[in-house]
Amino acid sequence: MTVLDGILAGVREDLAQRQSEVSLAELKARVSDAPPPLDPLPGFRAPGVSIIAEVKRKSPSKGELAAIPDPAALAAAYAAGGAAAISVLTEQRRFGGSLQDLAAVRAEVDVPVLRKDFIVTPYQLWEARAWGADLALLMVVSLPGGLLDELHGLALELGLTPLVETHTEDEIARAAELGAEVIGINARDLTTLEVDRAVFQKLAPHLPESSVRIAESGVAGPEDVAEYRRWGADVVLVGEALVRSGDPRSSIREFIGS
Ligand SMILES: O=P(O)(O)OC[C@@H](O)[C@@H](O)c1c[nH]c2ccccc12
Repeated sequence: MTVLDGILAGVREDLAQRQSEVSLAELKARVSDAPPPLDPLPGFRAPGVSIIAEVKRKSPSKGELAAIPDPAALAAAYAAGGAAAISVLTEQRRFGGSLQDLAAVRAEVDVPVLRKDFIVTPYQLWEARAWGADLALLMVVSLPGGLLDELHGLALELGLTPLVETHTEDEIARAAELGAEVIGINARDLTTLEVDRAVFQKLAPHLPESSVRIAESGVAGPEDVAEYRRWGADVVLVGEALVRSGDPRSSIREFIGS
């Protein structure tokens, strides 16, 4: 069993619990009252590098990263620093996140918000929309067969922007077949948790010309952002370095100016 298999088993148990508490019909009713999602594409396509700043308490590779008692305040600092979007980890067991964090961030900031989770069912996309997300992460590695297509289509129907995450050339080919507009390359292999930023350098040339190119993971400082930029990233997604920074607002400014 890989690390990812273990994470997904926990995700499915937690999902079953939530589904027993809130029906899909109830979620759909909430969505019909919710305002339309924001479009992150103008921010992602703006000149220079754009940053997605992540609210991340812990991770399977590093354990506890930061306490984050007030995720909305952290997100406000990210937005003040110029983040193009905020990513909120909502997975509970390994990352210490929740849908409450997503809602708190949504209520605080005007920039687009990404639900970062292991999304494997339509129900989770309805949840994302009901709790105020504008984007939803779809990881190719955990969506075999037609499931990727189905969830990508549903996300678009719900007005969410799908961020399709890849880690291999085959996964990029699957993302391209879908016509995905926003494609991430995760430098972290989720089956082993090893980070190698050069994976982005190697794979970026295979991304479709028209897609928004997102480099995910492994940024320690501005020089790493600059390197991803040289390798063709439009957007860089940063978690750990920002939650550990004493001054996330200045850190983002530095990343953008790098
Ligand atoms: O903390 P880092 O190394 O800056 O990484 C952030 C982000 O890329 C990482 O949290 C991530 C990328 N893809 C994921 C999928 C699920 C959970 C987490 C992730």
